[in-house]
Amino acid sequence: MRDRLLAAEKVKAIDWRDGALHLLDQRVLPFEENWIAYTSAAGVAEAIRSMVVRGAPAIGISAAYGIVLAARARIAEGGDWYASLEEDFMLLADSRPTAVNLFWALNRMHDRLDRLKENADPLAALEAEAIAIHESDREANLTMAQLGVDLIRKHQGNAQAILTHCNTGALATGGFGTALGVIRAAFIEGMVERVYADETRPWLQGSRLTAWELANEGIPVTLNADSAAAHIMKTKGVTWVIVGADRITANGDVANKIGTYQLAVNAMHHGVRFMVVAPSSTIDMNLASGDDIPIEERDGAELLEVGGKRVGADVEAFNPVFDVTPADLIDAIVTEKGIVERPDTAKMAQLMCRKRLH
Ligand SMILES: CSC[C@@H](O)[C@@H](O)C(=O)COP(=O)(O)O
Repeated sequence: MRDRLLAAEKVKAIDWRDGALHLLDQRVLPFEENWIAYTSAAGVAEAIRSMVVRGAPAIGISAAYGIVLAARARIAEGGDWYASLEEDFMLLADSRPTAVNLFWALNRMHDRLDRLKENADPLAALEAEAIAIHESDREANLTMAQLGVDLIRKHQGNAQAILTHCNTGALATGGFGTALGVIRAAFIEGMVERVYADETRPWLQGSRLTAWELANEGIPVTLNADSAAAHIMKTKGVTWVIVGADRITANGDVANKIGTYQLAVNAMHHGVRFMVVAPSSTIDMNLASGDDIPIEERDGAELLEVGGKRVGADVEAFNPVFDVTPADLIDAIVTEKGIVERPDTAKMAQLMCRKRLH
């Protein structure tokens, strides 16, 4: 299946070439395909904050390249570049709070820096580390896609209709996706009749990005308002809800795009299985439960305006952009290290002791 999956890798959002980080601007998709080149850590931090690049794994990969750009500038400045690079680590770490992949990637870059031998070429070592982070995410996507398909097969030969939320595809990762990677693979295996894509208010990752990615590949996709999800589960033969994650805690609680929690509650009510697909870089064993996850709140204007035009009354708006789904509403967490069914603290700890499967 691996070759067929690789052949399905068409879109990419992150390109490291000619000493610059090139990002496909997700703020203007699907209407414009505009690439922006970044040559500084400050530029990359702003790209993450403003969501030129988004999605937990893609944010981590971009931050890793941001450190390469920062190191190049600091070394050129001379002096104690190693100490001044700390400022760039802080800047990038401050760009968004919820997706732990950002901190995981920055820690990995920092560890690499700490392990530099005297006389080693620091820039070459950091660049190789960032590329390895990027490549390993791509590999993880492939492994998770295969595991997710096996899981669907195990429970139900056929996933007639799948419901998904936000965008978890090529635009959000270094490969072809986490949840959307499983959905793609299941489609290739002839197991998907239709994908229902929540529009994902207020930023519209579902209608602008997921629907675009799936339609480009000829995968039957129907867009729905987020509030239609329960009705769709009840009436359209949905067998699985499949979503990604921004942070998974030691007990298996999952932070993901706002609206995921209500999907899990509705899935349980309707007997629809609920699958979370995320690389192990999304798992934060330092946090005991989802109560400890910092939830990003963005500008209320994202709710009150559409395309820069005001659509809401002149009131205060509350705009948390993630929520936490408790572990006991989750049927399975699929990672590149393996699958955890009915997650709990013991099973998550066991998973994290395993080696990657590829
Ligand atoms: C593979 S992406 C998984 C999650 O990062 C995704 O579901 C999500 O919540 C993205 O949020 P975003 O605010 O668009 O960065």
